[in-house]
Amino acid sequence: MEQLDLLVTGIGRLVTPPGDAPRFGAEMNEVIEIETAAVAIHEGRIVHVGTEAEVMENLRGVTIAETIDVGGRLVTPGLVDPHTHLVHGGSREHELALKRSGVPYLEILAQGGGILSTVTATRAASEEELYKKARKSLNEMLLNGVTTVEAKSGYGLTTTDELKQLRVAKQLHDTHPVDIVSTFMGAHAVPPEYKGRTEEYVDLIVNEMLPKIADEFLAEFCDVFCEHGVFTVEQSRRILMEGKRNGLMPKIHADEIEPLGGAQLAGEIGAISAEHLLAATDEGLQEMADNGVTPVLLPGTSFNLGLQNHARARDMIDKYNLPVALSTDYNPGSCPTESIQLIIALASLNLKMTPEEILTACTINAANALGRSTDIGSIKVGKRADLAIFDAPNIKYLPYHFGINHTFGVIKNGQVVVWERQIVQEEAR
Ligand SMILES: N=CN[C@@H](CCC(=O)O)C(=O)O
Ligand SMILES: [Zn+2]
Repeated sequence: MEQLDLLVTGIGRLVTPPGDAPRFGAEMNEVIEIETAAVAIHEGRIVHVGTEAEVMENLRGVTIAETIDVGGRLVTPGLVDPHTHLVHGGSREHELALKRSGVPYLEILAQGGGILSTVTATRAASEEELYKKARKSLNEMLLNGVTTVEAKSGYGLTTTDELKQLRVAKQLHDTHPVDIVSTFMGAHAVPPEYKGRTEEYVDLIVNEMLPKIADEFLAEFCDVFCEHGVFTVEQSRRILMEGKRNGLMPKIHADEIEPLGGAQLAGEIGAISAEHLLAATDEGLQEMADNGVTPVLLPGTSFNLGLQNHARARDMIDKYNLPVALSTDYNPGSCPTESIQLIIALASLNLKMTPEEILTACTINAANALGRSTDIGSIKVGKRADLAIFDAPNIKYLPYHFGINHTFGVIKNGQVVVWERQIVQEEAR
């Protein structure tokens, strides 16, 4: 190698999970830490990583186009947010008083509010309006150190409006530095015009929406809200199996409020991930472990819904040897926050995860929930050069000093996109 695009030096501490495979159970606690580190980047990929001395030795005689010094700060892989409802219209602050007075989440939905109120706002919004609103949220995520985001549809619930949401996600992917991974979630709620006719709505998803979305390559994954009063286990199975037939890998909102058996279904059909899982049973977790399903935990949602129970992260890690991932679940109802750093604090407080486990859950295991652990989620030669730079001495500091944004900079695909807490490059490269 004679030329190098970018050398990142002055890294006080570099912390990353090793390798390019998900980390199971106790492995989640094992991370690589390098003091006084450097990372060499060429054509968007990592070409050297190690101590500054090692990297400089490897670069002897190489022409370096640009060097940046991160001033002794902490560097981790760019964070991955694998479960969001990024693209939607409107907001639901009008439901706050109802929620605080104790009306349950599913009750608000059954009364035609909740998700269905966002469906009305999303249907009324133009692609341009949805794009502008989602882009603002995506900027917040980037400023939190996030470099890849999953985005679900599910607030359109007609073929046209589901396609509209997914097209906006694609446009964001094409124009914003953060990579977007799309999931079709037509089975997020039963739309008002199908009230009492859920089976007919499932027919519409299976016969019309799925083939169109697959035809236009608008989503990689298919997701279902498998919950009492929304979609049954049987309906979820049918939709996810049809999704699979159309080339969309299954994901599932499983056992969030009631133990319906969503975790078991995830194992049975070979879902890539199952999300929420607050009410998952031992049998369900065992099925997931036996079938390689990644649990994606969303502690911001239980926090915001004021629930007393939380997902059993400790059991998942210690007893079931699962590769736990974390996410914001950013959405206008159950979790209106883009802040993965708030999630990091809540995972420590309520899920009792260690800082090392949390980092693994927000990087390589989150990448694994999106089928991307060989490309992103760790700082390793050959991988995409996605790095987060934090104003913190070590990873313990991130959940410890809560409620503020620690990000100083972000490197995405080898480009400096955030510096001194400001977005300095707004376009995708
Ligand atoms: N639980 C279902 N779906 C979302 C919430 C969507 C909404 O309330 O708008 C979730 O993952 O929490
Ligand atoms: Zn969700």
